[in-house]
Amino acid sequence: MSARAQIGVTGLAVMGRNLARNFARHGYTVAVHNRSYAKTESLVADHGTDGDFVPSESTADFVASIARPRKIVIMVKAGGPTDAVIDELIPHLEEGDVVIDGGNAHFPDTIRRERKLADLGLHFVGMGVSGGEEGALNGPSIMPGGPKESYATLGPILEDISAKVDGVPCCTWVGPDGAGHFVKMVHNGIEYADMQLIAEAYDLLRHGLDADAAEIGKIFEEWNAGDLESFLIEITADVLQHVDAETGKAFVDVVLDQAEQKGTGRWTVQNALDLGVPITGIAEATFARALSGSVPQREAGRAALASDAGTWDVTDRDAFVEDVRLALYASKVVAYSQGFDQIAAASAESGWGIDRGAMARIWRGGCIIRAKFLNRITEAYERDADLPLLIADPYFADIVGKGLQAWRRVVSQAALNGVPTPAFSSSLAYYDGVRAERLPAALIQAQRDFFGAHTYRRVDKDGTFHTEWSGDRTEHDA
Ligand SMILES: NC(=O)C1=CN([C@@H]2O[C@H](COP(=O)(O)OP(=O)(O)OC[C@H]3O[C@@H](n4cnc5c(N)ncnc54)[C@H](OP(=O)(O)O)[C@@H]3O)[C@@H](O)[C@H]2O)C=CC1
Ligand SMILES: O=C(CO)[C@H](O)[C@H](O)COP(=O)(O)O
Repeated sequence: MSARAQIGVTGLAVMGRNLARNFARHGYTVAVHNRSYAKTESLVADHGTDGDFVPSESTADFVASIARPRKIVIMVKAGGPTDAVIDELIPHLEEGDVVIDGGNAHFPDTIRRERKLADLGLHFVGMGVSGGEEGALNGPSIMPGGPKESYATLGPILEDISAKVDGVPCCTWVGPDGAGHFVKMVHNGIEYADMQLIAEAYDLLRHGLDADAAEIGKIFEEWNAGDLESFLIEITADVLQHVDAETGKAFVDVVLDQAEQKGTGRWTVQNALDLGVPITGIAEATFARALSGSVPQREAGRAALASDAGTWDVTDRDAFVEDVRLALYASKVVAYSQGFDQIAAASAESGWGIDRGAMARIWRGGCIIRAKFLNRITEAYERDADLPLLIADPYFADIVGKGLQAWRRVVSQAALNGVPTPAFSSSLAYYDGVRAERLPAALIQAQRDFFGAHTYRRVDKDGTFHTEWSGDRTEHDA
């Protein structure tokens, strides 16, 4: 077997198969391998004309078919399967080879794997890939981490096959060890928030306008021509206008209303709790999926909980639609702002040095959250790379400020009419919280000191204090 392939891909389900085709279409000779050989055979049989594939049935032959230093992309189910594939590859690899995990790995696993492979003289790159099946084929957004020296040889190939916006590749080196998979995780968390906000906007329009799915689909189509232009708004317009062939009903009306998840949103929230970063939009979106799947609770709630909501009387339909659009935009900015805060906090804690403007730039194309307004986020971080709060950037502060009354109207009307809007409402609460002169957290500190002598600080002098609550109530330095 001659080692002629320039890159290898193992794991040829929807993502790996299309990534391999993308490499081949860009002129690379691609070694391909899958645990079960049928997928390898069908890739070559169905798409052999895409370019130069070198199929192998065994791991040994697969590795031997790749030129050194080898670059091998693993595209399998995240978790145990990734470890199984790495363990199978290791005996065949040689010093300096680069193993790239393009799955949705949890970043602590990536850190562990990189250390293990580094001890063996191998490079390990945890690489986030977004764009789904179509993106993998036509140009995904790629978020590689790992050793920077690996990017010198790997980067040009990845940039070549990535999506391009204004000629700029949607791929850059994110940072060392787990940084690439961390950023992909937060990308997915933002994806959850974005999807939940869109779903809430749809629900508001449905209730407020008493409109059907197709009519709302048209509204989304119009929104997609403005500031909200994005992949998710575009596909929402499409989905809402799709008719179920079997029943003739709107497709969305025949889909069971229980949203599932594979784990990246949950990991994002768990990590934010550890970091102490309030990502309320992402958290509410993750919990909204959980609530939708809480079947016994929902049955009990439907049976026992009263609804006092009246009929929603929207008098000016156009004004209402515009209010929902503005509220959606503002809530979306909050969700992204929170996600970028989380990236900053993790980057500082782990010393990753992640450039948030570059992350917004590589999310402009190829990925699920690609959107026109990511250009604005990139510009905001170009104005100030250390921006402490994205929503406080003058562009976003102005645009959200202009929609503030609309946002308040939408959230309050939703509450009065019994339409749940956890992501819209929590984002508005975050906005009001983060701009507040003074928060009731002072009372919480006093309560903590009362029941547990947990101490507090004062507004008028330095130091830490405790009050003798059960004694004479004198205050002393803690
Ligand atoms: N689908 C999507 O839109 C996206 C997916 N991802 C991530 O990309 C990766 C691949 O996703 P996708 O293409 O959807 O495929 P799946 O996540 O469905 O994984 C299927 C692949 O994993 C292989 N596999 C499973 N278990 C093992 C094992 N123990 N040993 C070896 N191989 C194993 C399968 O091999 P076999 O054929 O033999 O069963 C098959 O090639 C995942 O990590 C996913 O999270 C990232 C972005 C988007
Ligand atoms: O990574 C992706 C896109 O970027 C996947 O589409 C994502 O994994 C879907 O997640 P979930 O199944 O949890 O909704």
